[in-house]
Amino acid sequence: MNKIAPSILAADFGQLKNELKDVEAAGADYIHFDVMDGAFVPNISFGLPVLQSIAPSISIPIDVHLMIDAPERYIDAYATAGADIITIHQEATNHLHSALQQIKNAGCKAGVAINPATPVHTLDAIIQDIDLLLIMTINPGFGGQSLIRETVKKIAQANDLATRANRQIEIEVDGGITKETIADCAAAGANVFVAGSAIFQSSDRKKAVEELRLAAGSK
Ligand SMILES: O=C(CO)[C@H](O)[C@H](O)COP(=O)(O)O
Ligand SMILES: [Fe+2]
Repeated sequence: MNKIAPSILAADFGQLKNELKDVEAAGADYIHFDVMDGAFVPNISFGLPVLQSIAPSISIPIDVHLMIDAPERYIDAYATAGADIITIHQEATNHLHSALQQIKNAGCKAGVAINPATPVHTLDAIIQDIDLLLIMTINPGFGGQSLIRETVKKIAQANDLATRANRQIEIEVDGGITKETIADCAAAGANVFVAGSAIFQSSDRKKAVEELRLAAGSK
């Protein structure tokens, strides 16, 4: 089944708990929590104290997207703070295999994200250890960017990789997902759709989530 994951990077931080309640009530499937360190990406967002503060009031899974160098330093702390899924970047660690085991040992689902310039085949040897594969459809670091069209074919390649390995994984897309771009991503095989601006910039979040779901099609 398709899942919609609002990225709270686009929320009003002064009203964060209300914003979260609003998107949960709107039918969101995951809360997407973007952590940026100002090194792996040229922006700093928020981190552990914010997750610790909001996690107790969220009843849907929290999908933590770590855009940080050497994420293995923080995996256990994010798991303890309330993450359900932890996604790390292939480009950010020299020890992807052991970092994925660390995520699972901490009781979370293990995700790997790849930037637009990183080929899907770099994950050939690790696909058995991945629960979620995140295809970045923008260069990470900022919300509100336009989807890079060339990344859509990587969704289909990710789907092929999972099928060949006989793995039922989630294929997530992140960046520039709108009711105009979501259908092509769904057709290529994505089933988790992160959307920041498309949901939080709408005054009617329920309508925004429903429109995305509808445009993605039934699956
Ligand atoms: O990881 C991200 C940025 O690096 C965010 O999840 C992404 O920007 C979502 O925002 P939008 O839907 O506005 O593009
Ligand atoms: Fe993200």
